[in-house]
Amino acid sequence: MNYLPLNITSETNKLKTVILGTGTDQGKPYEINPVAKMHKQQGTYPTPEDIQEEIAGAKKTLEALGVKVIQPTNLSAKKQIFTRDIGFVIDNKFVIANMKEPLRQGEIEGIAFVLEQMNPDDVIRIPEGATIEGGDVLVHGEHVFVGISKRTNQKGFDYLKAQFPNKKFHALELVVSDDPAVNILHLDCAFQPVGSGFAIFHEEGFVNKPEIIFEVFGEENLIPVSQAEKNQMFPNIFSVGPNDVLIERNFSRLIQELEKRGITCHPVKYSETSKLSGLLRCSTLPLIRD
Ligand SMILES: NC(=O)NCCC[C@H](N)C(=O)O
Repeated sequence: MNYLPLNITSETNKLKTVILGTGTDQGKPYEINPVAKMHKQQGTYPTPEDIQEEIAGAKKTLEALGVKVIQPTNLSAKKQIFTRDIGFVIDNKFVIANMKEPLRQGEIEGIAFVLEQMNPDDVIRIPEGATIEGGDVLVHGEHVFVGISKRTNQKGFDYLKAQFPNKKFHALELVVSDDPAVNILHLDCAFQPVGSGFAIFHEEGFVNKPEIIFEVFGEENLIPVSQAEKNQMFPNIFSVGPNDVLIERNFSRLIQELEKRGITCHPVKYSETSKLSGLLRCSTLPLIRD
């Protein structure tokens, strides 16, 4: 059997194959994070149709850039938009997340047909008691940054670290709050490497100054984003290559900052989906990059 040649060693190498979320048959609105809760209470919760249209736009843009796009099979009354969190690839291993949020457990079944195409020796399962979600895991060459959040605990970090003895793991504690303005749901809502050696960064989202980010990237290569920009989810764009990103079309300042650094921005509409507290990185689970 020809197994899927899983390969992820960075956030930015040229993307070959990705699992993009799907917005069909979402079930009831949920309140599982402060931002979604706020929109539900305010009556501004996004409609399934708007989400489906935004995902379709992202899919079209990814395919136009030569990326193979896989989507989960539909599960009855389940949100399957944010595939990032259900599992993730480090090097040639697929890690099945152990999701803390009960409403999201079970989403993995939608990609069972993809798991079947993997070498079973390359699939890692997280044991009971250890929780980790893919939005908290970022791979950057020899470094793996892991957010310690409401969803990812120290046991999850320790277990993951033990599976990859050749990587340098960094645990970064995130600000957890019921206030949607300050809460950081996952690490990729506050930080993401982009281009060759840059990173989008919301420093206030970390409980302690994340010295390792300054060390690895250099302060001059960090693109700071404000709290208001964090709330629009600036750090959660998605790289299709070192010189190409998918980005929400209204992120004008970030588009300027990235283009100044030689990165081409491919705008998509994603503002309705973002009301659930996830943007383009959250909606994508890369399987193969160069
Ligand atoms: N990586 C991410 O930040 N994913 C976004 C997940 C949003 C989803 N509504 C959740 O609360 O789990």
